[in-house]
Amino acid sequence: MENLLLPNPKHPDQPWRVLEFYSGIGGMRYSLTKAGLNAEIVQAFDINNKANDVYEFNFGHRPYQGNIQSLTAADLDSYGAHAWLLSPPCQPYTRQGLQKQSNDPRAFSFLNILELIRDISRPPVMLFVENVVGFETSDTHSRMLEILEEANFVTQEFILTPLQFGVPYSRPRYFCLAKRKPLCFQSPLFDNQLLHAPIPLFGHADKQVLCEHDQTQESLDKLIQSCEPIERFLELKNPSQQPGSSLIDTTNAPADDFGAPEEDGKRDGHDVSSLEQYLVPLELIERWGSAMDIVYPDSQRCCCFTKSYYRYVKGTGSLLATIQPQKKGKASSLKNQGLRYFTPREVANLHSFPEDFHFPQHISLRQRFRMNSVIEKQNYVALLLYGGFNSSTNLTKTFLKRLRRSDCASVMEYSYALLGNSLSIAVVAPLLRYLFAESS
Ligand SMILES: C[S@@+](CC[C@H](N)C(=O)[O-])C[C@H]1O[C@@H](n2cnc3c(N)ncnc32)[C@H](O)[C@@H]1O
Repeated sequence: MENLLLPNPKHPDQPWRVLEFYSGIGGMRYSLTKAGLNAEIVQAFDINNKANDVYEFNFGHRPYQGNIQSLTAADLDSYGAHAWLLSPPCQPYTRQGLQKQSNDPRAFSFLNILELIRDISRPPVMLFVENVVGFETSDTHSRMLEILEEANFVTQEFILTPLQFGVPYSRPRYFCLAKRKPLCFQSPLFDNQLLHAPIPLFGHADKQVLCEHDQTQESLDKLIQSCEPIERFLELKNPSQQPGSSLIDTTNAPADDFGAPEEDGKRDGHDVSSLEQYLVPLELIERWGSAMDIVYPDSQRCCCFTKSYYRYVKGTGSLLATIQPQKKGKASSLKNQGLRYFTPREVANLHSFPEDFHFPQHISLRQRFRMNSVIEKQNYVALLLYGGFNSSTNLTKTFLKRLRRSDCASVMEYSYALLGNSLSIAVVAPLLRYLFAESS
């Protein structure tokens, strides 16, 4: 086992040291916890400051904020990490994108970090990579396998969806698990294979069982029938309940910078719980109805939520009908089905994020104002010049109300965007358990 980085045999209780690249809002970290492994994230890396705000808010640790491409072999060596978890940008490989693969600048940092494996004195012994379906046929994938083979890794690859884990959510994703020899997988039978079923994760090592999990429509229907109904993932079970408040944490929200009176007795005046903002406007139904994916509380499947959910309708995720018509789907008028967006909390639930996961509501009104549009800035200046910034004037009240409303929308948009980039913990946790098994 020369040059193989393993926990100190004299201290078998020592946790695995893990690096989390492209950490986003921490889906990998939650999966590691859910997997029940004795492992600690020694560093996380992400370039997006909003994602890092969310990560820090939930884990009390701010990821290294910078470009992963600028990391050196010496930087990586300094962490002495046993495992690397990587969920690099998927845009170079998506079907809707230009599919520039390794020539897309967004792929550079991933290739760079893989190439560094050759140069570091203590390379990791385990690797976990997540990406979109389409990655497995890319040139980046071929290069990844070449590098891993040269570095003495054995791999097992999967394309799995939460539907295979009882979650009514279709989000197929590609996963590569790699272990450095002499470490080996619990089921070596599947070495160097791409599996479409989670067979080895449940202790089956039988190729016959694998054949039973084919990819026919019949198998898919069976899978869907075994999923829980969407209802279980909803935060409001009937239209009179108020969504939104449970995901956005308001406990530490700062007082209004301008000392304006709070609306409806709500802290920070935020109206995140208004049902109205989740309803699909009629004009969108008229224009895009035929392209909408409609689901019902008793449905056992919904479509993948992308980072553009709520901003765009077509192909970005399912819409929920809150009024069940006699005939489901487009056989009945969509306008009468009370269509609404899933709330960010509900999207998080479908991604199997834990209940204690929250988006921070900590950006002060002044900071938020800085992020708002030029027109709002002009309004603000006009207000100062002509209205005076007295919180009791009607002009000020109207302005603050508008600012809060637009800000609230932007909090929602970034919540959907970050969740849409994230992963399914129900899928990743058992994969991580399988990766770390027998090595611990
Ligand atoms: C597919 S998302 C990963 C999401 C993450 N697994 C989660 O649970 O939220 C890719 C992430 O990589 C980050 N990213 C993309 N290119 C980067 C780079 N060159 N350096 C650092 N972070 C990068 C993005 O900001 C984004 O958060």
